[in-house]
Amino acid sequence: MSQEPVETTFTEPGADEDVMVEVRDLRTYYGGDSMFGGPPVKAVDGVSFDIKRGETLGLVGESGCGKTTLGRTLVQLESATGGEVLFDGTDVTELSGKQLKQWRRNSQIVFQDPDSSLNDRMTVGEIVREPLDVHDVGTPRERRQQVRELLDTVGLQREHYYRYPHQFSGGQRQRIGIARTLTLEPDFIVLDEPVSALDVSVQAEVINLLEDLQEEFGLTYLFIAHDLSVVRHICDRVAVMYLGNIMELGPTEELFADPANPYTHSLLSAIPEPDPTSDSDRITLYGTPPNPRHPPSGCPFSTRCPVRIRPDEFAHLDDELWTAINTLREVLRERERADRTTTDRIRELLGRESRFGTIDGIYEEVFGDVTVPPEVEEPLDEAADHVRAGDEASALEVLFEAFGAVCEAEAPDYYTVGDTDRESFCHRHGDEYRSPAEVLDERHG
Ligand SMILES: Nc1ncnc2c1ncn2[C@@H]1O[C@H](COP(=O)(O)OP(=O)(O)OP(=O)(O)O)[C@@H](O)[C@H]1O
Repeated sequence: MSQEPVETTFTEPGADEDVMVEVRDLRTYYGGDSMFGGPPVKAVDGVSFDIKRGETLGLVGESGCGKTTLGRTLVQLESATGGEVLFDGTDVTELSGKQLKQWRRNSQIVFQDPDSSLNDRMTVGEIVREPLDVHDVGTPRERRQQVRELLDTVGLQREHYYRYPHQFSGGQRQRIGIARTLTLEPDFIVLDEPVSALDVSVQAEVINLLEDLQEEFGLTYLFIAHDLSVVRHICDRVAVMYLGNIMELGPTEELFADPANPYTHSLLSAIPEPDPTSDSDRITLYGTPPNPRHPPSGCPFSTRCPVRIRPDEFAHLDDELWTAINTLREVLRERERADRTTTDRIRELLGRESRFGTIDGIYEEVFGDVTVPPEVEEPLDEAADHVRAGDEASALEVLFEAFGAVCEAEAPDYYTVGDTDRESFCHRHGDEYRSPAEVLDERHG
């Protein structure tokens, strides 16, 4: 396993014929341009990867990590804030007007919810034909003929042309959505959770249809999903996303069988274990993902990572105590983020407890059952004084100075891991540290 950071010296745009889409340092931020709006939501925060011609690239990650935004930016339904999206060498983020309209024919999106993505006042024929009308393709007669053939292709009947979407089941409605995306004969399709809203019994049928269509028309897919078993079944490679970043990307089987990144480990660990005799512990993540308006300054996963690197002097600290320190920091981050309500302020002024609780109460909850050595107690006491003065930011600064390390100070590099060209975004792949898998094995069995 190479432990050298990957130099992101990508090939010349369009130089590799196997590559269809080249994404370079792509950012999509929401808001943040008004004077009072606060910082922007960094939904996609600097991602780089390629999509190969004819492959299915999976995109997985917890709700809100930026999957949909990334998919929508690739097909230009969302404008990039920075970076490039090169389709066969052309940066489509720069297109506008006629050129953009022309290019849109090549790239389509299938939405998660067939119920809300189909206009119930249009017939199935009209819905599927609309893109042909917009792009003025062929004569009306040719269009109708093409739509009837498409209905056939997606497993519906030609007679369905004059029916309305509400007359169909969820699976059939998704077939209508798929037929519509195929009308302009695209090369690339973003499938945004295409089966999540469907009954389990029809999910497999729609997945099979998507696979057949890919083969028949040579399609390239970005497959967004939260159901990892579907991803494992359908995708050639998988990108794992967290807080607007790609944490790991590589061939599906290898990534599932031997995850490299701590976040991938955590995500896979949440899948119920098929072997009930297995004694490996689930990995429990601290807290919730950070607010994408205020992402951590180092590694995006650093606030929750189960194998975050510790400062040398605390390397041998009892795990329970280390967890308690992390919990406290998470609680203080939440407190800092949450705005005190007027009622809270009044209660505080009157000397009563606010909904935040007193810092002594929190310390009792968090550290009540663990032994705290003096070198840990000192920064904890200093932090508590800041909190008593209503200054969580300074308390967090003290705790960062004492317990923070490289993970929180710097963004990691991408490292090549495994036997294929898999990449993982984690400091622990550096030679000077123990690997994520080794540390996880020790702690979780
Ligand atoms: N139009 C918008 N305006 C402002 N913020 C947005 C907008 N769309 C998404 N966001 C925010 O951007 C972040 C990423 O959202 P996105 O929908 O891309 O994530 P996701 O991974 O697809 O989530 P899910 O799995 O729930 O669909 C979230 O914090 C979300 O609240």
